[in-house]
Amino acid sequence: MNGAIIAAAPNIRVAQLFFVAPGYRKNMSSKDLPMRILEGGRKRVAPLCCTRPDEESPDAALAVTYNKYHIANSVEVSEWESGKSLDNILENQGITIRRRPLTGPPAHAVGPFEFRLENAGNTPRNILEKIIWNKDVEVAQLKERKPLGMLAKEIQNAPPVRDFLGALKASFQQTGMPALIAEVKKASPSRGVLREDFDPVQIAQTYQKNGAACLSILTDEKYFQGSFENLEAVRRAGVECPLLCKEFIIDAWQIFYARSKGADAILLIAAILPDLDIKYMTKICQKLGLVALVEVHTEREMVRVLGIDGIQLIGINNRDLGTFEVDISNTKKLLEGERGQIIRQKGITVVGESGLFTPDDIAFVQNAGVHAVLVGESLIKQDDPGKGIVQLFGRDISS
Ligand SMILES: O=P(O)(O)OC[C@@H](O)[C@@H](O)c1c[nH]c2ccccc12
Repeated sequence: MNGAIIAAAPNIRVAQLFFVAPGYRKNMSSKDLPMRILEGGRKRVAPLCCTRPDEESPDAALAVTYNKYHIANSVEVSEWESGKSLDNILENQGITIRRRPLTGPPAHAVGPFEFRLENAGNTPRNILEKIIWNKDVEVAQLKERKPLGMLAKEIQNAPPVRDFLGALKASFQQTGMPALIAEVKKASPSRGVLREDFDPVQIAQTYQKNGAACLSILTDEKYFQGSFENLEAVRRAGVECPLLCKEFIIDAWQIFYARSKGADAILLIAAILPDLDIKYMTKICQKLGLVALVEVHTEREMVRVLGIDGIQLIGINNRDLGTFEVDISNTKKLLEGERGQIIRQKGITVVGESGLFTPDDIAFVQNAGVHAVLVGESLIKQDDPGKGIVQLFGRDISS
């Protein structure tokens, strides 16, 4: 293997990693982290890519560096530092999603036989967990095919980043209504196929023409029938609305990948990412010129995210990604009281997400305090998704 293990910090407790993702060695201990995979068999000491935030010197907090060989994800670093497993870290922040199956994948092939050893540790408890476990394997494979060094080169040739946040603010000011992030989404696990004749470029152009400030392009293939080709195609077709890459990001590598495909913004979901990941990934976004839309669904997630410096854009999802239940009063609940005050003080832009179908819904979330809305189903299902925008807002927002 072309690899080198860099010295571990002193006083490390040894913890076993239960799940071995592709690229990891079996029974790797926390002592071995951080690990740098190097190209060409050369051994080289790389700087630590992420350091723990230092409470006393916020400026030095989370010094993110990356080289063209490897990025250590902050969760790996925190596992390494604390000797705790990732799930332990997540649990402490109220995150119930387990990022990997504890007992490994359920299927075991022995010779011609396949034993399916299903147990509580390898059966996803809900759809979000299922998506994340699948994503973990998918990303590991993609990373092997395209290491960061290769991606970094591609980013140099990527089209320039557009100002996603600026476009939302300008539209909000101009129309006096929440800016629209219109979603290019073919299907979802909760609703099935939303539109059979799905032409992402044509839909994107219609959205733009009818007043969308920005677009959201689903890239998850397995559960949403989206793709990075769709993102690239919309960008290449000259659509001017800034683009959000709608993906389940669990690894910093995916942010670089999104940028290489022309994204202007990415999604970070607080239900699956611990604070340290959100901080670290936000820093990477800043370095790449992207904005992060940080999505929350519960009060606890909102409080966590408000405690993180540098967050400019928060999305409140009205849909519980674990159960699919939708309740638009969630946006109001999360913006009430002290949380709303902090948002106003910090000048954070808020997006109301999911389950918005009528002008009354738009008025409801606007009164609750949002500056933008993220809408998929109610537009994409219309014969003419452009007219869908007029119906949704109760007026033409394109001029
Ligand atoms: O189709 P709707 O109900 O208008 O929802 C759009 C968008 O909010 C939803 O697709 C979404 C919000 N957060 C997500 C995270 C991943 C996948 C999808 C989503």
